[in-house]
Amino acid sequence: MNEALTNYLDNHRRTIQVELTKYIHELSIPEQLKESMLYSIDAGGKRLRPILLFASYETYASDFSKVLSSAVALEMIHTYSLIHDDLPAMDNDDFRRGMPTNHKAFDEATAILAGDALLTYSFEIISNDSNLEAEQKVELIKMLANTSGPSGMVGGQILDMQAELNPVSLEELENIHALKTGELVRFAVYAGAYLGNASKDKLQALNDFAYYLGLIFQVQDDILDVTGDSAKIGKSVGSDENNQKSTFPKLLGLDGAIEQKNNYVKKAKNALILADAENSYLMMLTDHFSQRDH
Ligand SMILES: CC(C)=CCC/C(C)=C/COP(=O)(O)OP(=O)(O)O
Ligand SMILES: C=C(C)CCOP(=O)(O)OP(=O)(O)O
Repeated sequence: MNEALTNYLDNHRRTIQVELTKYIHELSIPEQLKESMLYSIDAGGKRLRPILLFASYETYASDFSKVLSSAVALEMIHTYSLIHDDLPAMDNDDFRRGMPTNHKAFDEATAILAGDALLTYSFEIISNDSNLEAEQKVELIKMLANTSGPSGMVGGQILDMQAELNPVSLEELENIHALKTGELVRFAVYAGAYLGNASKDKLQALNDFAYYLGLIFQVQDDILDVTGDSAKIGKSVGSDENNQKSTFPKLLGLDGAIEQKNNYVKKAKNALILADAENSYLMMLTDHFSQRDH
């Protein structure tokens, strides 16, 4: 990875970590709930969604104060989704972010509530942000609810569960991943560009970019579930196979999945050119997402 990108990722990771913990620490809530929320937040993770939101914003603007609440809200929703995804009723996974999953470290009820708390608190954080205009808050909350809710990630998760045992077509698999993973990526790209006052044309091109980037991200996740090193990726390898998940490698073979990912990369980069963002960090992040090893 080039030095500029390494520094960029490190700086933005530090910023989001400070903001995330600040918001959770200021809550006056039962200690067990706070500990459980902080457990999954402090476990780390790559923070790629908030970093993407920052990169999208920086393509068009520079006053950072406006984007922090959306970035925090997005990472909280992503973290809630992982806590719930790992539960016995869903993927029944024991490791996440290099540590025992939330329900293993606490108990199932606490893990469910920590997830619920991260989800709902995220909307409160945006609505309380004094750096945003009322209209911006409504737009961001609407978009976040839409991309994370029944028409977005939650809808994708149920389709993903239904696809266990039932083979799906490439088109159906793309739809599952575009919803389950791609919609939060779409929020990241949209929220950054919207707050950066990008034009309607650019927002449309970025919407296409985000669609392909979401797919790139998920194909690589599927590939790493087969070829990855569990110590590096911080979660169990082979979980998709154990859960009889429909994945790109299962449908296309490993080489086919890599070829498919490369097609998405081309399409994502073309969309970035249309959004006048070919020299932005979004371009470097596209390669980073597609080649990540954890
Ligand atoms: C509403 C809920 C619970 C949504 C979960 C969304 C999601 C992207 C889960 C992880 O996907 P994955 O199972 O493919 O990834 P991993 O390998 O990290 O478990
Ligand atoms: C959508 C998927 C594939 C779930 C894992 O997301 P990440 O790979 O971004 O997980 P963290 O780094 O945040 O733990």
